Amino acid sequence: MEDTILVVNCGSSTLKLAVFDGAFQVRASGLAERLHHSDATAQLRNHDQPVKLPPEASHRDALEAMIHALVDLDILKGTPSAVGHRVVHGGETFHDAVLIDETVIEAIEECASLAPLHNPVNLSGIRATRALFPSVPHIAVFDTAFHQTLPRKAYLYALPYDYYRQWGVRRYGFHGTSHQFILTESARRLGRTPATTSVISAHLGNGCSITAIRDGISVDTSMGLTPLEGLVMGSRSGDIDPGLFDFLKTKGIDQDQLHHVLNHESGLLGLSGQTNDMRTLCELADHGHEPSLVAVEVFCYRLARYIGAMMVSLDRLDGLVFTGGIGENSSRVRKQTLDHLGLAGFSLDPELNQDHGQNSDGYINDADSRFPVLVVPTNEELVIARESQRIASSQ
Ligand SMILES: Nc1ncnc2c1ncn2[C@@H]1O[C@H](COP(=O)(O)OP(=O)(O)O)[C@@H](O)[C@H]1O
Ligand SMILES: CC(=O)OP(=O)(O)O
Ligand SMILES: [Mg+2]
Repeated sequence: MEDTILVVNCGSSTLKLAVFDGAFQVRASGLAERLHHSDATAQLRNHDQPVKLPPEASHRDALEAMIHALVDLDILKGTPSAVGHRVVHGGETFHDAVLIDETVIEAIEECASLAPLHNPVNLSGIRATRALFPSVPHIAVFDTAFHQTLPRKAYLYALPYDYYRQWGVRRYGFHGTSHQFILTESARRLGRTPATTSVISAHLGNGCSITAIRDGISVDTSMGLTPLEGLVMGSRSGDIDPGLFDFLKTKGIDQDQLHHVLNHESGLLGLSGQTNDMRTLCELADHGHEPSLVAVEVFCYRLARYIGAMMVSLDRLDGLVFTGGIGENSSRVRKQTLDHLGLAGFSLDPELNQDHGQNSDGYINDADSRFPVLVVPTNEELVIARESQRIASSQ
């Protein structure tokens, strides 16, 4: 049988699939969106015809339909040799990727209270794919694993220590597969080895996080116990004052409502009152829409503050790297952010920035910049595929 690795990334209403061959080349990828809604859709990349889904399709419906389409197109021949799953929260239980069995599933379920928006859907993807391919190894690759190296001073909250000891209340960090990919790829571009590379990696997608990597290991990151802390995101608030809880109680907003607001109605969406989509916001801002302008302003200012904060954890900076849909595509966000950081010595070349570094191996800084600044497209699926192969072949 030909080696193929299937990678499954289940988000709250999306499902991303990728098929890699034995040489880790992408053979196909696909995206299902608005799952559990009446207008659910699924599409394979480079194929015009959408994959047909039942109305209000579940993750399982979408998985089955997309896999059938891949088989029909002869992209997936028989069963894959391994299936890699993105799992967002591994708590303190998982320091590395792991072969999935019933015990692992139970442990991922236990971590679900720490990531209620992510782990339950990750598990539904695992269950659906295991039912389709029961005889192949399934591997869980955790967002939190790369951050297991955080030092105590970075992961502890200044809360009663017993909260950490008894319940594991600490900062875990997420987007680890992306930050790990950025480390490897930026090391290559900087002509260094990953183990001797110190970078700040800014992953700016729908969820946003920034990580300080010192000589190849994560030493600080902006997300915390859950993926709600830190930067301004598409619809998540990032950092807030916990005093807000008491204040909003006096306004009749209870905990469930606040949870919903902080996760789904805040961030770029909340500030602009329009959309969580940065591209649209930049267009609106260009047309003078004040709330969109404000949303972009707050996003960039918070990001700049965090870039400054991440420098505290490093003794040398080999590069600042932008990635994720916003980081890779928005020259405006990169410029507006680094405009706050002149004192730290960052300076962009306007043309290279406009080109997203596409003709300069990712580099977008000018000759005066104290540090290299790069744009590097991330590839979480590739890291999951490689990790899955590593674990499957070690069994
Ligand atoms: N050309 C662009 N300019 C500004 N923002 C962009 C551009 N292209 C994509 N984005 C933004 O990237 C974000 C999605 O990032 P992505 O990494 O694809 O998300 P996810 O975290 O769901 O994988 C959206 O806010 C989108 O508007
Ligand atoms: C952890 C997290 O925020 O993931 P995503 O960006 O996929 O929402
Ligand atoms: Mg992404």
